[in-house]
Amino acid sequence: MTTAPALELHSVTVDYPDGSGTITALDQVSLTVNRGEFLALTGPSGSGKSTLLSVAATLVAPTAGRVLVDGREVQGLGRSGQAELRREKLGIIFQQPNLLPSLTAVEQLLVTQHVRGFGSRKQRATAVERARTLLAAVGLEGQENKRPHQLSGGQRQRVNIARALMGQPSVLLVDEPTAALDAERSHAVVELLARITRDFGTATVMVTHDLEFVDLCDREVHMRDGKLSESVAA
Ligand SMILES: Nc1ncnc2c1ncn2[C@@H]1O[C@H](COP(=O)(O)OP(=O)(O)OP(=O)(O)O)[C@@H](O)[C@H]1O
Repeated sequence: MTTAPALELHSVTVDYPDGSGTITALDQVSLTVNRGEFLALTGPSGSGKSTLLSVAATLVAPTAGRVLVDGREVQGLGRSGQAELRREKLGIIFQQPNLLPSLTAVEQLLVTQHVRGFGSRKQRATAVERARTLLAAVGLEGQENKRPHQLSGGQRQRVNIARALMGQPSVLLVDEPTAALDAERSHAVVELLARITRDFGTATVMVTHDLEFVDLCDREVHMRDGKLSESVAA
């Protein structure tokens, strides 16, 4: 483990093509998130929040500026290096869980490992054990063999969160994880993310519109027109 912050953005700009011109979705954004820190990313629609998450997730390349994960420069890694970084260092949680309908909860967590090949029976057994431990950590002990249609919306989102932890992520990128949930389940999911951030020591960035959830975070940063404003201690 390095002593560098888990996630660093230095003067990151993202321009998207727009007709004959460009739209500046991120305008020289700098941000550092440390391990064990739970950050709320707020701001109006179109202010650049999803773009910031996508740049941190290495899914969108910055037009200018630098992104570092665990002190490693993302741009220098090339496509396959970035894919490996996403698998091993980044956990990405979107609004909808996107679970595969035919797979059980434990199998959802093994999909990435399957794609890479388990190598040996021992490696498979280790992966299954880790998947079960993570499902228990998100409160799904006893639900391991259920398929998505047998789970509630909140439970599906918990499977999604457990799946994002299957690598050893330094950074968790979370885009409105409660969009499909009622108030009570939403609160439980955000509390779970706060606990995971502490227990797993991830640097967690969560896009949210809800002030109640901002209170569960360590820090808030606000975006407006592609710029980041002052951090507020929660
Ligand atoms: N792929 C794209 N091509 C062109 N323009 C884009 C693209 N993605 C986003 N934009 C533009 O970039 C700006 C920032 O969008 P972004 O999705 O990052 O905002 P947001 O804060 O996440 O919005 P919301 O809260 O509505 O999800 C907007 O003006 C948007 O229209």
